[in-house]
Amino acid sequence: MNIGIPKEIKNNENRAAVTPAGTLEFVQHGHKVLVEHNAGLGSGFTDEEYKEAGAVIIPDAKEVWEQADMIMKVKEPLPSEYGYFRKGLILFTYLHLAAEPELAKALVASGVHAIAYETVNVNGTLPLLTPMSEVAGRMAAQIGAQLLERPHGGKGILLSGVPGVSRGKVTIIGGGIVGMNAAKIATGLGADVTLLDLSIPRLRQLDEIFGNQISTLVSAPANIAKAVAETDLLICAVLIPGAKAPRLVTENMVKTMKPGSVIVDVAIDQGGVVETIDHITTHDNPTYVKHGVVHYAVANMPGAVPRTSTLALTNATMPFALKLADTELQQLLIANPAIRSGANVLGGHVTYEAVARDLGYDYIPAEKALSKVTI
Ligand SMILES: NC(=O)C1=CN([C@@H]2O[C@H](COP(=O)(O)OP(=O)(O)OC[C@H]3O[C@@H](n4cnc5c(N)ncnc54)[C@H](O)[C@@H]3O)[C@@H](O)[C@H]2O)C=CC1
Ligand SMILES: CC(=O)C(=O)O
Repeated sequence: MNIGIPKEIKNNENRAAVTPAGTLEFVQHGHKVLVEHNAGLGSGFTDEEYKEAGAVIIPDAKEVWEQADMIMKVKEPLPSEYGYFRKGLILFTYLHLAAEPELAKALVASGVHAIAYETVNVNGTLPLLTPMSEVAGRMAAQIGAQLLERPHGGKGILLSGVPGVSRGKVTIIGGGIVGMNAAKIATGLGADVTLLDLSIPRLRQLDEIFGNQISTLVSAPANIAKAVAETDLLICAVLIPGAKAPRLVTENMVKTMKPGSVIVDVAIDQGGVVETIDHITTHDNPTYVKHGVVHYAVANMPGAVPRTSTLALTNATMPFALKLADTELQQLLIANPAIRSGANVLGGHVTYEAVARDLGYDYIPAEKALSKVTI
């Protein structure tokens, strides 16, 4: 199979979908890897390194897309890439379709088989989301701490406090991978951390992990409202896999926050948890102020630490990518429930229930779509 690796084009997206080491694995499995010129440079991988691993370097994106049987990316295709979609092409990348209706429309219309990293499910875990959630969770606390500094628009709070002055308050909504990693860094910085989740078993686990370093609360509207009003830094990390994020933090709640408080809505890639977040921000222009509160809503946070992120992401994606490359797709979708759960659009059918529900498509289970699709 021909595997295409285009250069990422999202703002400050410096990750690459495959490393030279991954290229070598594909080549050893008998595949041809087409890497767009400088696709790895942002992550510190040169064309020479890819060539040494056996890749063919292609000067432009169009040719990569046209020659590939499977395109591997990091972020969702942008509108300038929709023109490259064609029937039968396999696309393996983050998609976040519930928050990307135009992309969903283009995929359905084109007959691309789109497998989303973020919904690949292995025994209730999301192994292709986890590494980037670890990165983004850790970054969220780090970035929030910086934004609380006065020159960045914050209220001028040092999260650790100092002897004689109280610590800053951090509230984290959603205690999964992002939430837990944010808590790890925030407690490390010495903040006073409260974490809310809907799942009481998950809160028990977090209580076991962090002990008295954090307070836990069940995620009910009254608890959210009280915690938001009192916090210096709010980190949002809720996920219902595949679905649009629930808007748990209302505009009225944001109005109760003190001026110079900070919101980092990590769940922005699924549409965001905070009502006052009305657009996705970029690494170039990451924040805006509304009701006196600094809002941060960058949807590709790990793109800013691409060396760490590319290595962590490809550690997780390569075993699945090799299966996609080695096995005929229809056969693989039948045999492999993890890949099947990643299937969001197959041959013009939306095959992930939460995506279909949120975007108003008929939901066709992948098993059924398979019989309707000529792959
Ligand atoms: N902006 C960015 O660059 C990045 C964003 N993300 C996003 O961060 C979000 C969180 O990801 P993960 O931590 O990996 O997900 P996860 O599945 O590990 O955790 C989500 C948590 O949310 C909880 N939850 C669900 N409904 C809730 C509610 N109503 N109130 C409180 N908690 C609730 C779940 O019980 C679970 O513990 C996702 O949208 C993910 O795509 C991840 C990486 C990078
Ligand atoms: C998960 C995601 O949105 C990212 O890594 O950019």
